[in-house]
Amino acid sequence: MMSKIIIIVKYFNLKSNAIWSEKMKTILVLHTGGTIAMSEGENGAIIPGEQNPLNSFNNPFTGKIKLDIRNPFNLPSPHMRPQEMLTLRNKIIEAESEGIDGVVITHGTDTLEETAYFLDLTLPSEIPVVVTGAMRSANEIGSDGLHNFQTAIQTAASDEAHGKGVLVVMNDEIHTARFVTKTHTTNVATFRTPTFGPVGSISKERVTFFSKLIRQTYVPIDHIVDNVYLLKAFAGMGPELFKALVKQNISGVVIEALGAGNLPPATLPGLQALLDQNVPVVIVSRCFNGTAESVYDYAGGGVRLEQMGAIFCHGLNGQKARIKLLVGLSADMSSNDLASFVSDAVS
Ligand SMILES: NC(=O)C[C@H](N)C(=O)O
Repeated sequence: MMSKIIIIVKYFNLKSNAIWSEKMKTILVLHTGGTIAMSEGENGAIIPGEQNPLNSFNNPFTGKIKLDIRNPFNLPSPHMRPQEMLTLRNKIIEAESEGIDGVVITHGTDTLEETAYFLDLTLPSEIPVVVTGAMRSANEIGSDGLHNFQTAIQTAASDEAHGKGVLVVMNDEIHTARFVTKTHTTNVATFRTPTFGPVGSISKERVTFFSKLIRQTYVPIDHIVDNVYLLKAFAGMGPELFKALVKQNISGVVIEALGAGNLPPATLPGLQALLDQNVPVVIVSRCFNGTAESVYDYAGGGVRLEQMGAIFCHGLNGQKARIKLLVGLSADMSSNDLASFVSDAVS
């Protein structure tokens, strides 16, 4: 595992840069599908088409930003798999060696945070990589697609976006891939960063950053181990789902546990059966804010789960913890390395 160290959390002076940098920049655009590439049909349903409406976007930054536009996929994001995420990673690395200055990925919003975080963990790049999407399709009133696309390009071309890891730009806000999450089914202000908030914003004239991540980890991978599962705990949960997983020969599981990281006691025989098979079991919280920690010492409490061998992942939501576990497994980490990689909140 390699680490790139990124420093300082809060800026005392806001760092912003005008849209126009002195140098003409080339931005690689990877369209992958999602609502941003869809249109409303006659019956009101939103449907993907043969042609991506974004391909008729007239570059408003001609002479300042050159766009290298490619269409690797046209997938609704529920169809996106880690395999496609790896393909995107490889395309970015290849394009970087050809000299691009930044990347914009357009993506469906349902799994956008997972692709963004996968790329954040696996790209060695210091160049800006910005993921965006839309909540309203191309021909709907108030469609946000072109605006998000344009502001994502501005951000990717901004000097300040350099070295910040993968960013998500939606609704004039800049978020880190690591902590952003989709919070609303339809609202254009759906992407939020619980606990910490966005790291920057975009206005007509400027891209402004007011914080950045402390540390960034880069894990090179060349294949995907994706039989990694995600379970959500609930009041009265029993061992059945855990026991069903024991039979599946899985590589890992993340559990969205209750509160600070506790499980109903009836789950414990199932949890033990997974641990007995040396399956890495990662605990996060199903709470929207805060971090999972081993606090309680009662049957099913976090202290006991940790004693049994469960790994606490501090600060990620379930879907991000799953991506992190999957990346660690795909990098063939030893079980000790995997445990510290997954549990470390800031990398
Ligand atoms: N707003 C969207 O993009 C949602 C869509 N279902 C997708 O993720 O592809």
